[in-house]
Amino acid sequence: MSLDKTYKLVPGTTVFDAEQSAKGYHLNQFCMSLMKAGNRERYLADERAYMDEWPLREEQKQALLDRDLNAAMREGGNIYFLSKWGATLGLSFQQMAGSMTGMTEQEYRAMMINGGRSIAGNRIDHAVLEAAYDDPTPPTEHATITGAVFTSHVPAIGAAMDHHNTDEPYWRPVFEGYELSKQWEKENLPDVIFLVYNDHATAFDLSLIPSFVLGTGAAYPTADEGYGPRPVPGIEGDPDLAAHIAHSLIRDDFDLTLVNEMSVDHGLTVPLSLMFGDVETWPCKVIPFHVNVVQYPVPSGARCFKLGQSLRKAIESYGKPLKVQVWGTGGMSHQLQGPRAGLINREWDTAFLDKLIEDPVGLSQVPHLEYVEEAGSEGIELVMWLIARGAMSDIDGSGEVEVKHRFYHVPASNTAVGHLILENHPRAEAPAAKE
Ligand SMILES: O=C(O)c1ccc(O)c(O)c1
Repeated sequence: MSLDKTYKLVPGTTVFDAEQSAKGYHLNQFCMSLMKAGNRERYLADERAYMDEWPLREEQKQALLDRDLNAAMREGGNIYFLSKWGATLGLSFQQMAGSMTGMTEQEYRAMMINGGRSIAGNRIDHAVLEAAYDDPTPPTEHATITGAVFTSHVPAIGAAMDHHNTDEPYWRPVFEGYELSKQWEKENLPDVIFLVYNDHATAFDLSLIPSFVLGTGAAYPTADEGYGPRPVPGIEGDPDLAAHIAHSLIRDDFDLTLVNEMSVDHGLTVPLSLMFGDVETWPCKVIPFHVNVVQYPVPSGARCFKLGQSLRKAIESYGKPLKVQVWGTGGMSHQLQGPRAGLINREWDTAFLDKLIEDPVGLSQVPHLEYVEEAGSEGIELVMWLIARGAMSDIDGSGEVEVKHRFYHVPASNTAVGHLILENHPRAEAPAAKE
């Protein structure tokens, strides 16, 4: 038993966590479809035929045909989603809850009138819980963060690649700056990239403005941002690692929005193109992590840096021997709007890169106002780099960081391009004292 999932010991109770959510994803989405009157009618006319339109497992369909909510919950159903199904059948919450207890409807109702089920006899078996605490067998293997990549994600760079313009004199210096990076990626290919980026009014419009979004889904298509989707592959996620990260970060008080379905825009695809070139499929899994830097208030650099530290704990406690890179993208200085559009502050960008390497703690204290004033309104994207920096091994003192590559160029469309690769290494042993 994983010690942080001891809620599984509460008797007669299924806590709906990311694991259950992944198991019941289609079942719960099917239930949601019953919020539309037309779908309810079609379901009631032929339950089996309507369910067959959904990618449900037979066990899930059978649970509903049997009106067996316990089985539906075992199959990943959540009571609030299942209640849409119950409502379709005309069941009240009391009828649904009671149906899971082995009592008749009348017995259950009478129990509730008499004060409800007693807590006596319904607590955790504390002997089992204590045994779990006495033997917190740590995983014998775990994931490792091998390095961090920092890069701008200018859409025009993607367009230059997609239209085969990379050899033009305007673009050549930009792509030359990533030649070493592509080689480095070939030699240091991770199993998973945790890719921090911002969505640019693509997957999230103003109906929903989440500060932090963790992609817990299995796959994400390339977005159409108005020019048609880029001719690059969609990405494969890692739902299991993402669920573990969600669990760990939320327990560390980072209130994430978890997203199973979304398209990914240039903020995510351009860095992949820069680091892997033109490929049929991306060579590893990618967990997308979106940060709102579009509408204020946006997270501070300090918050992002702390999130990176927490992310390190999360990834390195995952019980599979995966190699993981954390990428921070966006920036550098740029302003896409108003009479100040085109702002480039080479001096500030250079100092940002220096501090990111040498003084990340100090850099994390820089307030929003300085980003906007010095790096332009869209330069605020740089706070995302602090997530990747916070996840490096020198921050918690477990290792050391080596700069493998640094690059800076102006311009790419309206921006300066900045790029850095840091590698994590075990801390060098202090030399033995001489006799
Ligand atoms: O310079 C540009 O063209 C440009 C456009 C959109 C972006 O999101 C961006 O970072 C840069």
